[in-house]
Amino acid sequence: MTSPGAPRPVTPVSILAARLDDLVKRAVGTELEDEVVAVRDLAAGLDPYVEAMTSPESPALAELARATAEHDWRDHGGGLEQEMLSGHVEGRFLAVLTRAVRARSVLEVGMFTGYSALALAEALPDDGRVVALELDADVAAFAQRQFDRSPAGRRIDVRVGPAAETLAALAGERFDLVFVDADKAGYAGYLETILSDGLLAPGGLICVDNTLMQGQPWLPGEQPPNGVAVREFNEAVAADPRVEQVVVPLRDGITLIREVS
Ligand SMILES: C[S@@+](CC[C@H](N)C(=O)[O-])C[C@H]1O[C@@H](n2cnc3c(N)ncnc32)[C@H](O)[C@@H]1O
Repeated sequence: MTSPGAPRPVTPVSILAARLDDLVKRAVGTELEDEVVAVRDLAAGLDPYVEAMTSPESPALAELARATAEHDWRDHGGGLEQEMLSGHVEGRFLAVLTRAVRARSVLEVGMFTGYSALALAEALPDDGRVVALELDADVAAFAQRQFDRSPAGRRIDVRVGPAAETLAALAGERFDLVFVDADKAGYAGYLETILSDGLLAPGGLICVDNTLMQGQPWLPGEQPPNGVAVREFNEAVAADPRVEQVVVPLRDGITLIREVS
């Protein structure tokens, strides 16, 4: 088996840094070299600096990230890749929000290998719970093996199936924090179900991942289907009088949404 290799850039800033790095190579020996190097350093230094200044991840999360990076997802065939994992800074961001809203019950839509589910679970009180929805049974089993090795893993209740169906089955339950991170074409429907089925507890917070989608929502020209889906989702949220929202340019973008009464 060949190595799964290093992750490719999948956020606006890391894509910008990689493209500026290419420009630096072309600018060597020209009058633009110093300026292009300075601009590249500004972009390339951001993520490492944010990581270094953010509280470290737990040993269990570091192990989960390592196992995900070492696995060869090309064998899987389900369109999964290691770049789907949210990671250290976003995990800590979700954990801080979970504590700030004093969440006891959390819902995740789109779990992958379980990094964000475990980060959320670690931030809950002992009797708290995360209900984590995942379509793919194999990756759900991968995540469950990681949860079984971690003290906070027992707070996670994994439900396998298409999120539209598993969400509908949750009607009547209430969550203090919801993290949406599944198929982008499904985002609008998931938000509608969460709001109209009353899945969000009063004062609760919805966090939606990848709302900057590698810059595709604002770039000109024809964009891939995920970019179009996210652009349409962002515009629908911006026009929805039921909610107040802010797009946080962290990693690939995370929108925080609360219901206004
Ligand atoms: C970006 S990954 C989630 C990453 C994860 N939240 C983390 O932080 O590591 C998206 C996941 O959503 C799952 N997914 C895609 N479509 C889905 C659907 N219709 N229902 C439930 N899960 C879905 C994929 O199988 C994948 O594991």
